[in-house]
Amino acid sequence: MKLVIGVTGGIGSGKSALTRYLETQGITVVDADVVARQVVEPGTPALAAIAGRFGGDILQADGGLDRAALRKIVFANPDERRWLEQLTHPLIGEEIQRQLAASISPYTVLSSPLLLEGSQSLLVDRVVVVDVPVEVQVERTMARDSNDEAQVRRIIAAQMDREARLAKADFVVDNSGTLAALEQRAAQLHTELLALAAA
Ligand SMILES: CC(C)(COP(=O)(O)OP(=O)(O)OC[C@H]1O[C@@H](n2cnc3c(N)ncnc32)[C@H](O)[C@@H]1O)[C@@H](O)C(=O)NCCC(=O)NCCS
Ligand SMILES: Nc1ncnc2c1ncn2[C@@H]1O[C@H](COP(=O)(O)OP(=O)(O)OP(=O)(O)O)[C@@H](O)[C@H]1O
Repeated sequence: MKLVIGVTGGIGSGKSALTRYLETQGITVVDADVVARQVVEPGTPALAAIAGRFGGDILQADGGLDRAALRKIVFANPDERRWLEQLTHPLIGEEIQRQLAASISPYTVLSSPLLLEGSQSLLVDRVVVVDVPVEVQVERTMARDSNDEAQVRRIIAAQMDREARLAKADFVVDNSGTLAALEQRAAQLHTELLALAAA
């Protein structure tokens, strides 16, 4: 049977940095954030529903979703966030399952910031948590995106807290050091996961 490894961690923890390395080793990575974009591409019923709720201003000139505008709304308003999640999460779940089923690598990774919050956890055999202190999450996310500090902290507040996430981990990847240290740890993890897949 196909081994599916969940990779999770809060915003800016380093999931993509870890999974990029695993991809270089030939592992198929299904990324929930990428899938979340696919289900609201122009022409989809989900994008039409979003425009119906928030008005045409939520669309950019090219018809695509203005993600920064929607981000501001949903992380300032939990009811709107839940509305968006109820619309998109079932679609995201279906597309994730389709992509997992198509994978032929020795094991397959599902990378998701919300792996442990809902039903996505049912799709994985083991859980890898990429862990950094909250202050590092804030610092790295601000350096990467055009989010101010308060916005990043609101997003973190909408996610599972660090201790609860760590309590559900089968493997922990500490990413508080350098990218070189992360790569070393990633190589070790990959060896362990290949052994698990072969067992
Ligand atoms: C609000 C949206 C439009 C903002 O888009 P934007 O391009 O700015 O961010 P992106 O999608 O790349 O997400 C960045 C990070 O924000 C965090 N995040 C996104 N959605 C959520 C959420 N519903 N709850 C908590 N954190 C979230 C994650 O850490 C994610 O990695 C977008 O995040 C979205 O559609 N969210 C709802 C779908 C969802 O829950 N996606 C998460 C993966 S299933
Ligand atoms: N060990 C590290 N040292 C320095 N910078 C790092 C390290 N790991 C990751 N980063 C940087 O921190 C930022 C966040 O990392 P990454 O995008 O991998 O996180 P993520 O968990 O995928 O985030 P998100 O949930 O927002 O998608 C990126 O700009 C990345 O290059």
